[in-house]
Amino acid sequence: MTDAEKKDARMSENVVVGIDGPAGSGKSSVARAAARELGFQFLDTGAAYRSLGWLVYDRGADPGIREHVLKTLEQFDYEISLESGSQRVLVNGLDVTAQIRAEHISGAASRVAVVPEVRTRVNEIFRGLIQSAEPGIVVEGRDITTVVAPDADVRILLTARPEIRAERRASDVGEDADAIAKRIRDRDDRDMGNSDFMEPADGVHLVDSSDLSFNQTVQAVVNLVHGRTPR
Ligand SMILES: Nc1ncnc2c1ncn2[C@@H]1O[C@H](COP(=O)(O)OP(=O)(O)O)[C@@H](O)[C@H]1O
Ligand SMILES: Nc1ccn([C@@H]2O[C@H](COP(=O)(O)OP(=O)(O)O)[C@@H](O)[C@H]2O)c(=O)n1
Repeated sequence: MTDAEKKDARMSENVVVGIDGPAGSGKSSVARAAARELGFQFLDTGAAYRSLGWLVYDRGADPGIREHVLKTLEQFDYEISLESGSQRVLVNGLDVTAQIRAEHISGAASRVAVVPEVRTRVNEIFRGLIQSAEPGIVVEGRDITTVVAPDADVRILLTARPEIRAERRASDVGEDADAIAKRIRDRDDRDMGNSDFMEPADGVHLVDSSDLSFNQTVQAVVNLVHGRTPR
């Protein structure tokens, strides 16, 4: 096969768009809106870590204790819908879509996320979902461009300055930006031990949303997908 033929073959396959970035950079809202505009499906990978963190608490266990997390992982049956509207999340058949968004679940999520067995298990789930998505999928998280789908057709790192991320999150949850900024910093530090989502890996496009409106950020992503280059 010539290079041009290989490129054509890839273009006819389902399109995979990976977006990584730190907390509050706009990954989930931008990825969801871009997916809708592109007519693609959407996968928020953080929802799986949040769901496991939620289940650990539900069992009265501690997300900071590896044995508790591993025990809970054995009893973790996870389902997520891929439509770009509101993603329905089921844990052991129970709808936890709203519960996993609570602020205290963010910390639990990033504690269970340091356990390698957890990452291996959820990555298998993500790869299965990505394979089944048609005609394309936008996947967002921390390690999509580097670990989950390093072969994605378009790979993007979405960033924003720390104070802007804290302000955005504060206005979403109605809390003081300083308190949120500290929690985001702690979480980003812990999460950076798993994968680097502050610097774009080779071939990853950097989109800094600090000085862009929400719609401009979505458009930047959509434009990268329309002008996609071969992997
Ligand atoms: N230019 C922008 N780009 C991305 N998000 C923005 C922008 N301006 C405001 N926002 C808002 O910031 C918030 C980002 O939250 P979210 O998408 O949950 O981020 P993340 O998934 O990275 O934690 C959303 O409420 C979004 O509407
Ligand atoms: N691909 C991913 C996605 C999330 N996570 C973990 O899950 C937590 C919650 O992810 P999220 O994307 O819902 O968090 P926000 O950035 O939206 O606050 C993160 O703080 C990470 O610890 C991860 O380790 N890898």
